[in-house]
Amino acid sequence: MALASGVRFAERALLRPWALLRGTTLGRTEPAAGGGGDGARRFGSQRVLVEPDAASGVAVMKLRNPPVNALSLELLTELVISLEKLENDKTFRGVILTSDCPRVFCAGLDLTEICGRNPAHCAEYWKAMQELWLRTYLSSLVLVAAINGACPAGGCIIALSCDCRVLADNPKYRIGLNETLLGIIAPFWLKDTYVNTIGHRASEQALQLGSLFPPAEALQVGLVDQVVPEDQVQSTALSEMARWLAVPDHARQLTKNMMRKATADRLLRQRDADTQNFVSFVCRDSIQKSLQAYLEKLRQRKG
Ligand SMILES: CCCC/C=C/CC(=O)SCCNC(=O)CCNC(=O)[C@H](O)C(C)(C)COP(=O)(O)OP(=O)(O)OC[C@H]1O[C@@H](n2cnc3c(N)ncnc32)[C@H](O)[C@@H]1OP(=O)(O)O
Repeated sequence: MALASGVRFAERALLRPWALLRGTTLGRTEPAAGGGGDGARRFGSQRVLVEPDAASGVAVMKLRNPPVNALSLELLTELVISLEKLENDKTFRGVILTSDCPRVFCAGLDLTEICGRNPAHCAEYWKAMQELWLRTYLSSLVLVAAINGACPAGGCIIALSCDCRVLADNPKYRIGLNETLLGIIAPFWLKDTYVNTIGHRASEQALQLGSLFPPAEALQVGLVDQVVPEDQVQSTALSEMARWLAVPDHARQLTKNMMRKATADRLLRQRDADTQNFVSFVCRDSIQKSLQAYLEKLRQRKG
């Protein structure tokens, strides 16, 4: 069944001039351990490991940008390309997004991409971030986030762009948008994604306070759909996937588009202005100082 013209329009509208980037090694295919046929072949790139299961139509996509899966320009690019590859392959109907790095799902923006960088680099980086959000938010595939580690800021946004979230029950695995604690402000489309998930009042509080919710609170506020013991995250994500895949694709996709299109269109209409705002904001001396101080604090926290 063809997708609605709205879905096609939104997908076509996504620009990706930055797609061929330095340092990416895309499109490698290798046999999975013990695997043989096509359904058991892994593919992916240096920072994104894709384990496809053709029989079920589900692929597991693992972020592997150690130590904390910070969203470097390369990781953003490789994520978009891996997702696009699966979307273009009719074998696949769903993706489970998870982390290959212990204890961290994703640390959010790679702060080294916006600290001490020139405006052109910050602009390129922000466009890549917008692109990943648009791709995940509007994906025709079912996306389930299997959150097996800490999930702050940009990590939380990736999870919220999925259709469903399963979080491991570990008090260290907190999730939320903590931008204000870094002295920065979530752009409107991060805010919209938050509001669409947990409502206006809860977002108003959580965004201003920069709240990072431990699992039980994340479940209560509606940031995640299930909290389960760590060793059950993957199996629970698969069960959730089965529930979503039981629905005919065309009906689910059109409904998803109906729910999400207005939010995505808002960014599509003002992508350049959003990029300019981001660049002029992060390049301010005062913001650079805050970001440097935050990075320094992270580095000193160690050991
Ligand atoms: C202007 C509008 C912009 C709005 C959008 C903002 C969205 C964002 O995503 S802002 C980024 C916010 N992210 C965070 O606040 C997370 C910071 N990191 C952490 O809290 C912790 O690292 C962790 C809970 C994710 C993991 O803790 P763990 O103890 O396992 O690891 P660490 O020892 O803290 O870190 C190891 C290593 O990684 C560096 N690092 C951590 N996070 C980032 C990051 N976001 N960008 C770049 N680098 C990061 C950390 O400094 C350590 O580096 P060294 O090994 O060199 O010391």
